[in-house]
Amino acid sequence: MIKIGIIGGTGYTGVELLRLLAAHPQADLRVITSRGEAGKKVADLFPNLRGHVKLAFTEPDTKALAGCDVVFSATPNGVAMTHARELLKAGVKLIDLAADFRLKDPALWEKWYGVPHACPELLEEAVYGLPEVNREKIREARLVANPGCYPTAVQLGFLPLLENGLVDVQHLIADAKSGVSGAGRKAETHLLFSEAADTMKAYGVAGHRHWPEIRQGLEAVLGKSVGLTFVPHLTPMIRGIHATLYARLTLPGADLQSLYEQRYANEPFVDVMPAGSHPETRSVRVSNVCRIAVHRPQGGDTVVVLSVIDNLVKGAAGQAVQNMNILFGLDERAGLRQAGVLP
Ligand SMILES: NC(=O)C1=CN([C@@H]2O[C@H](COP(=O)(O)OP(=O)(O)OC[C@H]3O[C@@H](n4cnc5c(N)ncnc54)[C@H](OP(=O)(O)O)[C@@H]3O)[C@@H](O)[C@H]2O)C=CC1
Ligand SMILES: CC(=O)N[C@@H](CCC(=O)OP(=O)(O)O)C(=O)O
Repeated sequence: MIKIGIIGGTGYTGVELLRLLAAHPQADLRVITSRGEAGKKVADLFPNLRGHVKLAFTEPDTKALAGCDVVFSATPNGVAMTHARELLKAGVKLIDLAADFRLKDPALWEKWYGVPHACPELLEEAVYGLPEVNREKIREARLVANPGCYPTAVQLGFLPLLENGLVDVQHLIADAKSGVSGAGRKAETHLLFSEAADTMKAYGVAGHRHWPEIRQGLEAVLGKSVGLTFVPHLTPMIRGIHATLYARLTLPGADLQSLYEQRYANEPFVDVMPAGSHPETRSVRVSNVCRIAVHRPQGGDTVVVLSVIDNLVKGAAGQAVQNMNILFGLDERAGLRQAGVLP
């Protein structure tokens, strides 16, 4: 059994980790932290976990966490980098769900996250936890930087086109919509029901912190710089990301459908739908699947890729559990076999 600690057990991704790990055959949940709810039983705060999780929240304490095999940090950006050194020194593997170890360049981190990096020496070692690209590196890692939700949907959608040199990489467009849980459980006015329901808006058009993350990921695969326009939107859903991706084909003769099918044929969590399909976010709700469809409207030279995930599962906690499975040599699907929930 794998001894597990979670820092930030009261946030949406923390609760989602608890839900998934409570049903995981090899998971032994040992420590779940909260600064605000220490002493309270997890199931008293989250009744969905009654009968599944017996633990109580404790204050974040490196000593208790150091006895775990793996710690998930489901904390706001900028927290994991303050405890990473100590946990790694204690021999614990660390999976950070935040952005602290995603960007390789500390100057880029400081530019987009507004604070200097607390342990830049770990950035090189950290492995970007997108299994469909980095599975072999994840196997050997001590520190996994779990990707952001938008970057997961966008990169998985674009990858086959870039890997095969089929598109003009200077003019990629990602138009993405997220449910409100993507912003976490914090209380903010723009996330109130009467502010976020029955309306839709773009945000961060001038620059969103996932833009450098997506570019870094695509550039690592391509080996050269890409031009990307990324526009996120807040939509009145609880869970889900829908990314509509556009690129100009430079090799119009390619059979895109079979290319996508072949690229993801052995991936347990990427489902390429039949030609002409329109994947829905609800088809992946609570599941770890990224569902993709590829289109070429009117047979023209623009390719449109539709990519959907559940932001809390493949976009966060599910992908983190997938990474844990890879780190410990388990079946990658362990604890992650749920189908989406319809209706
Ligand atoms: N929501 C989503 O869809 C996604 C989120 N992420 C990332 O995952 C991380 C967690 O997100 P989410 O669950 O939504 O966030 P929430 O705001 O819902 O939860 C944050 C959690 O962190 C704890 N926390 C806050 N500050 C500290 C601190 N200084 N030390 C220890 N614990 C702290 C909080 O508990 P307490 O205050 O009680 O200690 C709380 O449990 C974020 O970095 C987010 O960007 C990534 C992909 C998708
Ligand atoms: C709807 C919404 O607000 N979404 C969040 C992204 C959530 C996420 O993946 O954030 P991290 O990169 O910090 O892990 C946002 O746009 O900031």
